[in-house]
This record gives sequence, C-alpha cells and structure tokens, in this order.
Amino acid sequence: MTQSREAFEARLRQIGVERYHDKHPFHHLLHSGGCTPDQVRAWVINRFYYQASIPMKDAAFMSRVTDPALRRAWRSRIEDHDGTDQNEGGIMRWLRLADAVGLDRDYVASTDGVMAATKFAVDAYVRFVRDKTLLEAVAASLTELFAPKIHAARIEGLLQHYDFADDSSLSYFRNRLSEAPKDVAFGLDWVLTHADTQEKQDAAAAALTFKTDVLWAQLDALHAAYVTPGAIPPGAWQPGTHLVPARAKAS
Ligand SMILES: O=C(O)c1cc(C(=O)O)c2c(n1)C(=O)C(=O)c1cc(C(=O)O)[nH]c1-2
Repeated sequence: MTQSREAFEARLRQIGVERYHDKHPFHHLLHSGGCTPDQVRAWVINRFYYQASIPMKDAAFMSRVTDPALRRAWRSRIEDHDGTDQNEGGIMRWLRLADAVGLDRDYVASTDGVMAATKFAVDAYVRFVRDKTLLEAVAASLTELFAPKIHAARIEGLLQHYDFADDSSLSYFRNRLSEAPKDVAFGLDWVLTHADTQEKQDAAAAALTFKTDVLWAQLDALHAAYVTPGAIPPGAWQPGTHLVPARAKAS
C-alpha cells in the first residue's frame, strides 16, 4: 500500500536511525579523540575521494535531467564543492584540513593513496546516480538529512581533542551546516512528491539504504586497514609518507 507523505518520511528517517554512519566505530574513535594522527590522516586522504566525487555525481545527475527547474535547483551543489569566484568551495576547504594534519595537499588531491575499497564504494554511488531512476538518485542523496548532526558532533569532538583543529581546518564542516539543510529540504520534498506509488516508495527507501551502505563501507575499510595493525592494503597511503610541516594555524 502506498504510504502517506508523513508515514513515508518517517520510514526514510528510520533508515538513518538504524544505518547512518554516525554509529560506526571509526567515527566514535575519531570524534572522541581516540584516533592517532596517522588514523586521522588516513581518514582525510580517503574521504577526499568522496568529496572529489560528489560534484561528479551531481554533474552525472544533472546530465540526465530534462526539467530546467530541477537542474536549476540542483546546480548549487556543484558550486558548493567546486567553488565560485566568491566561495572557495568544499574541495579547497577539505585540502585545508589536509594541510592542518600535516599532509602534502598535492598528494591528497592526486587520490593516489586512496584504498581500492574506498574507490569501489564511492564509484558505486556515482554509477548508481548515473544509471538508476532520477527518483532513486535524489533519494540516495537524502543521507544528508542526517549529516548536520554528525558534522556538529565532529566539529565539537575534533576541537576538543586534536591540536590541528581550529576554525580554518574545520571550515569544511561549518559550511556544510548551512549548505546541507537547503539541499536536503529540496531533495526530501521532491522525493515525497514523486514517490507516489508503493513501488516508487520502496525503490526510494532501497536507494537510501544503499547509500548508507556506501558510507558505512568506507569506514569499514578505514577501520580494517588503519586501526588493525599490519592491514594496510597494497598501494594505499603508508603512515610517515607524504608529510609536510603543518602550516601555521589560521593561515
Ligand atoms: O561527513 C559526513 O558524514 C557526510 C555525509 C554525507 C552523506 O550523508 O552522504 C555527505 C557529506 N558529509 C558531505 O559533506 C557532503 O557534501 C555530501 C554530499 C552528499 C550527497 O550524497 O550528495 N552527501 C554528503
């Protein structure tokens, strides 16, 4: 049976309650100060691959949209990450975090040290958005419903526990606190409106579930490789390499 708008929204939110990556042990370690500097660096390197891929996924989405109004509503996502003349953008902000943890930003930007498992998970998301229905693609972005909470917890946890954390190095997350709610308000309304049969609601819920798996799998890979001793996969970043002296704070 097709669910009411309210019941369907509650179903989508419940997927976050049960499956969002704020519950992953790696995030608990990171936010509580339990990560070593090298584990933080491994997270910065691998998560950059997600950051770099998000605007490509949004471009893939827009390339399939025939409705100019939908493209218009969507395009700010690309600018939020790639930047504009007035806004440096999320990718540059993430590289500021890379500077702050003492990594060579060109190495991070090259994505050379990213684990294969990270690439498999993130590339699966880009492909999903390229190949599935527009409804499933928009529904998959709705993990952002749950992101402001984790970004706020991350800002607080990192500031409390790590020397590298300050307004400059964490500016990525502060910006997302205002960018994500605007995107997700639009995306949620679009999904609730367009998922007007049981079949479509099931497909949208499955897409959101898939996306929680994409996020969870990235942290599984990080935990397995960099928390377990001796488990770094071939080709992935080796602690002690590609470091530069941390730039002066707030520069
Ligand atoms: O730090 C996080 O936990 C987190 C999660 C997610 C998410 O839920 O997909 C995104 C982001 N951050 C993020 O910064 C971001 O720009 C973003 C875009 C998207 C998307 O699917 O379009 N998700 C996310």
